[in-house]
Parts: sequence; structure tokens; C-alpha cells
Amino acid sequence: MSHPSTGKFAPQAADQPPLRTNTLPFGQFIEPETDDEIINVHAVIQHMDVLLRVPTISKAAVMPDACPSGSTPGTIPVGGVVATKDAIHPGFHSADICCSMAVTFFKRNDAVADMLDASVASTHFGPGKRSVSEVGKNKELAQLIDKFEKNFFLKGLEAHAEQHFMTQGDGNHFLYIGETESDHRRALVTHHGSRGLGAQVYKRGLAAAQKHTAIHAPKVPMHNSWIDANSDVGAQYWEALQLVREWTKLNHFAIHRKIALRLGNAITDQFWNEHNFVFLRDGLFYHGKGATPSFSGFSPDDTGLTLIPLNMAQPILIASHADRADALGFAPHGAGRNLSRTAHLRRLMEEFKADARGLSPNNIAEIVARETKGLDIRFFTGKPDISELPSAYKNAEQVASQIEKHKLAHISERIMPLGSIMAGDMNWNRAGR
Ligand SMILES: Nc1nc2c(ncn2[C@@H]2O[C@H](COP(=O)(O)O)[C@@H](O)[C@H]2O)c(=O)[nH]1
Ligand SMILES: [Mn+2]
Repeated sequence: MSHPSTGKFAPQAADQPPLRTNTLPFGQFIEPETDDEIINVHAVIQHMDVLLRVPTISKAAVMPDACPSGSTPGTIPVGGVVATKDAIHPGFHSADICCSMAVTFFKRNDAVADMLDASVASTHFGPGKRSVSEVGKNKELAQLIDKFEKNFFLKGLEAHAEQHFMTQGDGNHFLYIGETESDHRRALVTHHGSRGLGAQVYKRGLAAAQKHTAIHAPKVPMHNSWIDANSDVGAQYWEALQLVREWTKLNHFAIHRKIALRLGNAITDQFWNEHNFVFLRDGLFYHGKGATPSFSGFSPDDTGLTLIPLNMAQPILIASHADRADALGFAPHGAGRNLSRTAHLRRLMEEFKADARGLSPNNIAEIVARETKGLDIRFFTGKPDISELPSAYKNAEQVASQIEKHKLAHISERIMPLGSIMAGDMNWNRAGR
């Protein structure tokens, strides 16, 4: 028998779990209001229907911010949560392992421009890496990297862990400055994942999963393949995920610490949460692909609070756990994209009657100004990435009200926006310009 994806011969294993002929019911907490949202929900449900035929899956849910994440049928949507038995699916947490949110609160309320200046000088956005190593200065990082040697999935990735440290990448990764709504405490929030390190671990994990699944369940397509959690490979992969998680946490807080030092300001509180990760709970592996855990003890660092961003001009929600059973104990991780990057750009080009050369610098300045009024918004490349402006995302208030209505989490505080930094235009949207 040949594997449908690899085309290679694979022996038929006696214990082969078949693909289910029927899908499973799953928790749906997504309520479309506009035509775009109706199309979006339809696509999400179609993907879930195919996905839930994978035999390792016990239960699943989609959050209010769900949107498709690829065109191959059965690709887990962003905003999807899938619980599996004895199986870890790299495709369900995807390449940006441990994409996460982290907040630091400061003692003194410095001027927003000073905080952003200190941030620009302390972090790095965009592809690529740092030329100056932090390993000599950061004992925890050095100790973490020392553990790589013994792990099959991390061995040889030491340079990635070193060179990508204190970088944040591109796309919708951001650094946000805000102030708590209730007591006006100044906050610094970052959003990023495990950078090149996680991407390499994912690649290796997916290869191991394909190898296993081609033998044990050859009808399961490549993107839904899994690693046997009870095997040695499974134990190694689980350990690699935990070490990648540690790296990501160090990365967030090393950036925060550098900014605090540069400002000469004291840190009063910090917490963080993963929203792209695998969580082990009562013997099941909960894969959150863009979903915020909302249950106690989701990680060894759980403080009972999580962060849910919406867009650069809206508050970041601070939520406490609700642990709704049919939502599998998860809440949304954001507002979710309204439209694909290309569709969003196309709409703006239509609005501004742009020709094949694309939006002019004046058009772009006008769009940025109208969407970010009163905020200090900076782009690391110096050029705005209009695909990341608030209009690219779903209605923030609608998502927040769905969180409360469905009791997916309890919103206990809001960090009101003051300014932010993102990578900026990376040339992807030059098409047609
Ligand atoms: N506060 C900000 N929130 C933003 C920004 N860009 C996107 N977002 C929100 O983050 C989530 C997370 O997305 P993912 O990459 O983890 O899938 C997204 O759904 C948006 O709601 C921003 O610039 N500032
Ligand atoms: Mn993320």
C-alpha cells in the first residue's frame, strides 16, 4: 500500500486505526454577523468535518475568532482546539510553537514615546537574527541550550536558539504599550512564538509524525499525522515542546527586562500564556492552534490570568479562567482575521481606486491615520504593513461580547492601547505595486 502523501510503500499494520467515516460533533462558539463572517464560518466547519475523521481525536471546539489556516481539507483552523488520546499532532500546533502573550507592569508611568524608543532599541522585528549573542549574558538561556544535545528534536539547533534570542519575527507579532483601565498601570505586552527554533522542531516533529502515520494509519493525510505519545519518540517530542516553551518565555521576559533597564523603571508584576501549544490534561493532549487556555494549571506558570489581544487600536483583555467543558476549557486568542491578507489589500485598493501600481504612500498614510488615531504606532522597517491594521481583524467588541456570552473566560481588566511596534512592510504586499 502506498501512503497518499509520500507515495512510498508502507506496510499495513495490524492495529491500523481507520479514518472515521463520520465526523464528530464539536463545540461551536462562532457566530457570524456579516457576509464575510458567514463565508469564514462555512470554511471553518468544512475543515473541522474532515479533520474530525482522524481516529486519535476525542473531542474538539472552535472559538469565536476561528478562521481557516490553509486550503488543504481538514487543516485545523486558527481558533481550533483538538483533544487527542495517546497522540501528539505537530500539524495541530503548527510551526509557530508556543506563540504566546506576555505582560510586564511598571512602577512608574513613563511617557509613551520614551517607552517605545526604549523598546525599539531593545528588540528586533523582521526575519533574520541578532549578530550579538546573549548567551554569555543570560545564564538561564545558556543552561537551557545545554539541554538540547540530549534531545533528538533539539540536537544541532543551538545556533537557532542563540541567534534568534530577543527577536520577535514579523506578521502580526507586536510589542504593545498600554495602561490598565481600572487603575492606570503602565503595561508592556509582547506577542511572538519560538521563532526559527520552533520552526525547526516543528519540521522534525512533522517528519517523525509522517513516518509513524504512514505505517499505522496510511489513509491519514500528512498534515494530520501524529507521533505516538507513549513511544520514546513521543517522550522526546514532548520534552522538546517543553524546552521550546521555556525558550519562548525567556525570550519575552529578556526583552521586557532590557526595556525596563533602559528606562530605569521597576517591574511590579509579570505573567504570560501560550496560545499555540499542546497541553496535557487528564490523560488527553489538548492542541490549541490559536486558542487561550482557560483552565487552572494549564502550565506550571499559570497565575489564573491570561491575555487576549484584539488589534493595535483596541484593548488587550486580561481574562480569568472559566473552564467551560464543551469549549474544552479554552477561550479565543484574539479577534481573528476578517479577510486574508490579499483580500484585505484588494478591498483597500478598490476603495482608493488604486491601479496596478497599488496604493500610493499617501493612501497608506491616510489608512494608517484613520485606523490608529491618537496612538503612537511604529513599524520596525519604517514602512507600514497595512495588512496588520485593525480593519484586517474581526470586530473586537463582538469577539469580547462572545467571550462573555459563552462564558469562555471572565474578562477582569482591559489594557487600553497607547502605542505599539510591529515589523512593518516586509515586501509581501508589493504584489501589484
Ligand atoms: N493588540 C494587538 N493585537 C493584534 C495585533 N495584530 C493582531 N492582533 C491580534 O492578535 C491575535 C493573535 O493572532 P495569532 O497570530 O496568534 O493567530 C489576532 O487574532 C488579533 O486579534 C496588533 O498589532 N496589536
Ligand atoms: Mn500568536
